[in-house]
Amino acid sequence: MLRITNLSKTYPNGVKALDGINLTLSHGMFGLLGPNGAGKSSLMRTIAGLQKPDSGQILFNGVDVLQQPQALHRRLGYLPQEFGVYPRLSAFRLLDHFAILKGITHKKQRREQVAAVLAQTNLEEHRHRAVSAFSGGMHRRFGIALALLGDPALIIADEPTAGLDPGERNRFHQLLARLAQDRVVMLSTHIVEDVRDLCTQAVVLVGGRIRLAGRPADLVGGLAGRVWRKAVSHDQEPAMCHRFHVISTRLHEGRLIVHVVAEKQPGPGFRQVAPDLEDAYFHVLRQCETTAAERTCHVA
Ligand SMILES: Nc1ncnc2c1ncn2[C@@H]1O[C@H](COP(=O)(O)OP(=O)(O)OP(=O)(O)O)[C@@H](O)[C@H]1O
Repeated sequence: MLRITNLSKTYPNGVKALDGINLTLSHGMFGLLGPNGAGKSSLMRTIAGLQKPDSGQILFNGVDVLQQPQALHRRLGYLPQEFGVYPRLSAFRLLDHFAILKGITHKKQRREQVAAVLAQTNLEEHRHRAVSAFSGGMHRRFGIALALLGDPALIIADEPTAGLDPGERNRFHQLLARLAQDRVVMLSTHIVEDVRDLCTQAVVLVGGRIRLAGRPADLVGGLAGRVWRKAVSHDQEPAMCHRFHVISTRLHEGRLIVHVVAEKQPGPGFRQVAPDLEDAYFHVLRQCETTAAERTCHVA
C-alpha cells in the first residue's frame, strides 16, 4: 500500500537525516524505532508531505505522491510530535472546524464524522469542554480524533505517548491497535516496549539509515544463543565495558545487570538468556557507535 524507495534528505545545514530509505507497509501497526536524531520525524514529515526529499519515491496505492500529493493527503491522518496551543474552543467546535478544512463540507456528514471520531477516542463526554483545558492524555486522544477525520487509510503518529502516564498510555495503545486492524498505522518511538507490544512490523533507524527490519520476533533471531547476563557492581561496570561487547546495562530491582554479546560463555558468573527486542535494538546501536568511532579514528 505504501512503498518508499531510496528516500534521502539532507537539510541545508548539511545533516543527512534520511539516507536511502526503502520500506513497504501494508495493513497493521508499523513501528519506527530509533534514538534521538535518528531521522524518525524527518521520515514522517516527508511522507506527510510537509517537506520534500532530495531524491527517492513514495508510492501510495501505486500513485507517486511526490508528483501527486493530493493522492495521499486525502487519505492521511498525521499526529505530529509537537502540538500547537489550542484556542479556548470546545473539542466539538474545533473538530467541526478541522473537518471543514479537510473538505467535509456537507453539514450532516460532518456532524456524523465528528461524533464518530469523538466516540472512537472516548472523548464524547468531554465534547463541550475547551481543548486547552484537556489533560496530556486527552490532548493526545484529541490529536488522534483530528487525524481520524476523513477516515484515513494511513495514520502517522510521531512519538504519540510521550509524557503520558501508564494508564493513558495503555488506553492510547489500545486505540491505535484497534485503528490498525483495517488501516496502516505508522508509529515512531524510542521506547522498545511499545514496538514489542504493538507492532506487527518494525524497523530500527539510526543515522538516517534502516539498520534492522522485520517482525519484532524475527529481529531478535540473529542474537539467539549469543546473549549473556551478569549482575555487577557499579565499580565493575567500566571494566566490563572494556573487556566485553556489552550491549546494555539495566537496573533490575536496584541491581545493575549487564547484557553481553559473545559466541561462547564470556566468563564466570555469566548466564545465557533468550534475547529480546531490547537486546536486538541495543546491539544495533552499539554496532553503529562502533562503526562511527572507527570512522572517526581513521579520520584522526
Ligand atoms: N529542519 C531541520 N534543519 C536542520 N536539521 C534538522 C532539521 N530537522 C531535523 N534535523 C536534524 O536531522 C536529524 C534527524 O532529526 P529527526 O528530528 O528526524 O530525528 P528523530 O529520530 O525524530 O529524533 P527525536 O527522537 O529526537 O525526535 C537530527 O540530526 C536533527 O538535528
